[in-house]
Amino acid sequence: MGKDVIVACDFSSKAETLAFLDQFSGRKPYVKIGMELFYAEGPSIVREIKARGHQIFLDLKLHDIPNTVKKAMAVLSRLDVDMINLHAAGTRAMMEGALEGVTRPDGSRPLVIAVTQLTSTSQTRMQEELLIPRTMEETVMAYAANAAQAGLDGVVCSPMEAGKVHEACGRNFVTVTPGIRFAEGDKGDQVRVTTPAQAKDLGSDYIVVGRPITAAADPVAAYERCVREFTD
Ligand SMILES: O=c1ccn([C@@H]2O[C@H](COP(=O)(O)O)[C@@H](O)[C@H]2O)c(=O)[nH]1
Repeated sequence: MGKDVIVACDFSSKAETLAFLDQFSGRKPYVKIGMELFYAEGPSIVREIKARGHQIFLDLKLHDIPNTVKKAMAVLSRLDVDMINLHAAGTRAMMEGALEGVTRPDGSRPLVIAVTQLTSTSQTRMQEELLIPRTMEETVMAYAANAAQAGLDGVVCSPMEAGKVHEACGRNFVTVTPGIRFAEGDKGDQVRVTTPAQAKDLGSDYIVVGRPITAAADPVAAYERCVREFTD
């Protein structure tokens, strides 16, 4: 599994996004397109960034009845993305539907991964507000096991859980881990946080990094620092 840094392009316009990516002159970071940018610009932004040579993780976190997710995934599969996701809090039937929907007639498909528990959620809030009475680790492992049984390729979790996910679901089951901050960085709304170097040591396959790069005075230097800490 190739280790990589995925840059969360959480911008609300195409102009802002392309101006941001232009700073990388020649380098083509793996890009995450989430709700903000997709809702603002629609599918054309995916095509445009792909045409510029970036790999794309389309982070729309689908969660609905199996038929709706399957049909939505079938539409999204026409976009040539490399990774796509949905919520693992749905049933296995929903995840199986997603997989069926996203598989193109020639059998090809992007990596399909499921969000376990958001990295902005603490164990206390999960237990007290979401009424999930288990530990964070047990919950993430249960969702990861469901995703694996449904045939998905991996999960979104925090780096803190990546090692256990690999132990339970296999080394090739992909762990995509947001909640990344530099040692001196501000956590913001994230709770289950590590540095890029800790994520590497804990076994993450991909780290997803937004504000530590996009809001940095020098985004390219911040990206390069992430790559260095995570892959060296
Ligand atoms: O559990 C999750 C799932 C997705 N995300 C997304 O990752 C980025 C993180 O951005 P930062 O600015 O580095 O906090 C963002 O797009 C989230 O939607 C996540 O953080 N946690």
